[in-house]
Amino acid sequence: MNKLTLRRPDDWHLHLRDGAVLEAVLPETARHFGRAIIMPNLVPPVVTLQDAIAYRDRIAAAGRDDMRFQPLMTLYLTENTTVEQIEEAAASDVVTAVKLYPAGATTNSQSGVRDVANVMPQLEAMARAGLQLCVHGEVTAHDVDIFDREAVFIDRVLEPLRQNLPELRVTMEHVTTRDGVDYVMGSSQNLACTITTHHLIINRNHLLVGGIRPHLYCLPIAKREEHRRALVDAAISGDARVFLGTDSAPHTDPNKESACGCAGVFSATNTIQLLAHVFEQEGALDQLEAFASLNGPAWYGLPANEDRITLVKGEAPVRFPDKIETGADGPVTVFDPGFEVFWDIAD
Ligand SMILES: NC(=O)N[C@@H](CC(=O)O)C(=O)O
Ligand SMILES: [Zn+2]
Ligand SMILES: [Zn+2]
Repeated sequence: MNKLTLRRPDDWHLHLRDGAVLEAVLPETARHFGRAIIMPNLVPPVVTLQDAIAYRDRIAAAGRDDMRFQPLMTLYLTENTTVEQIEEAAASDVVTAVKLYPAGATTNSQSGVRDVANVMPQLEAMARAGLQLCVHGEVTAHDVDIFDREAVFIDRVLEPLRQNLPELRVTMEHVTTRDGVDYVMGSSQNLACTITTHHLIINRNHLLVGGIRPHLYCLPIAKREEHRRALVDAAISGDARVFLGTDSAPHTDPNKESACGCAGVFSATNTIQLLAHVFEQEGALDQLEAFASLNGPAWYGLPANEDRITLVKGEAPVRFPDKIETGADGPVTVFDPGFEVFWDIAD
């Protein structure tokens, strides 16, 4: 097969940032995707409905007038978020989900939640109102190894929360382990997960063998090959609880190529082409539409996009830009999968 038409995909986990970086990276997503869940980890974070409306308007202003891309907004859950703020957001048609960052777990998570017990009234209000929770699923305890933080989060935080509040719909974002996939696949209700493009492609050797590669450093950190394998199996399974969230997370080169580099992989530019490559390698191109275009909207109670994109496999490798320029702060490096890709999107 060298041609494939699918419903236009959506991205259920995306960082667009603000200002010059927003302007630079927005076209990279808007070119291929219909909608995306926009992460709220700005500084200061997107906490209230008013913050979300203002951010949505800045995204619209940064896009071209003919931009059809639709940002789906989220709120950043803090221990100071009130039940009234949750109810106000749930009643609006602006906010699609609320995001839980364990405090200190990842980029701009200082305002996050130290203990889920401190936000139970807010989570109960979400369950009542049918507002979904998106979770960065890693513990932050210093005695837990960075490679174990996702699995420990399931045991210590996620499973107890779901026992307490089974009505809450939870998306475990950017799962990186067999433990995460097994946990989602083994659940009976109200739990789904997203998987990133890069976690389907790299394991921890890619990050660390032969020199440290800061542009492959993200959180949760890439794990052993056996975990990558479990992610691929889940992505190509067609299971309705598993869908694409790229976690495309731009940081400028000076902030990545540093003695203490930021976490985040920027993959908006080449995600769809790379996914076609990965799914073809697995003999599973027929499952790409479920993963990228159908399962996500179904989980969020939205219709799939009406329009379609066509992927074409050519003879020559596709040339992607190495970097996206953002102006004064320096460029953002595009995810390099380490192999050639022959699938591209026909306009
Ligand atoms: N994934 C990352 O490594 N970084 C994300 C934050 C996140 O999604 O955890 C970012 O905002 O840069
Ligand atoms: Zn995260
Ligand atoms: Zn993210």
